[in-house]
Amino acid sequence: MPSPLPPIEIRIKRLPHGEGLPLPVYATAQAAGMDVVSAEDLILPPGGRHAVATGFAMAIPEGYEIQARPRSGLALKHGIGLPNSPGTIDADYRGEVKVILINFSDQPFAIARGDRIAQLVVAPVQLASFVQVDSLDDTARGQGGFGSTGV
Ligand SMILES: O=c1ccn([C@H]2C[C@H](O)[C@@H](COP(=O)(O)OP(=O)(O)OP(=O)(O)O)O2)c(=O)[nH]1
Ligand SMILES: [Mg+2]
Repeated sequence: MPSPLPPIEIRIKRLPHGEGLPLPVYATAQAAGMDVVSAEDLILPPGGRHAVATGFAMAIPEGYEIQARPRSGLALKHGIGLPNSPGTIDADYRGEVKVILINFSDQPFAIARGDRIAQLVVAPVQLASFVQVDSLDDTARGQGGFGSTGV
């Protein structure tokens, strides 16, 4: 069955320090995320975080965003995550895309230029506006939350 959502084209610009690096790419036919590589060498100390350069900028079409998400292999094997996961890349952002990494482990973690550090997921954006009211409709949940249904 063909995908109900045809791929969209996203304009991407290589920055000088990103020359020679691969563009983000889907690793398998139906991967949700495009793997993105680091444009720099660095060592993340235990507990450290860094906005890692990717060496590219983009013009995401209006009505879409890109989410930067962790790679599960790095998280599981090395405790590497994104403290702002999912990072939000807005459609009107024209600066360099950066991936904020954090080292949750107790060991330093070395990243080399060209290493895959995260994955980018393209998503549609539903815009909305708030309408202020004096009362809200009743629901079965009401004000219950934060574990109100049990653990
Ligand atoms: O992981 C990320 C998160 C953000 N950005 C860039 C693209 C995004 O459009 C912009 C702003 O991100 P966000 O809105 O999350 O950050 P902010 O702290 O609200 O900054 P701003 O005031 O610039 O919106 O920074 C990245 O490159 N990587
Ligand atoms: Mg913002």
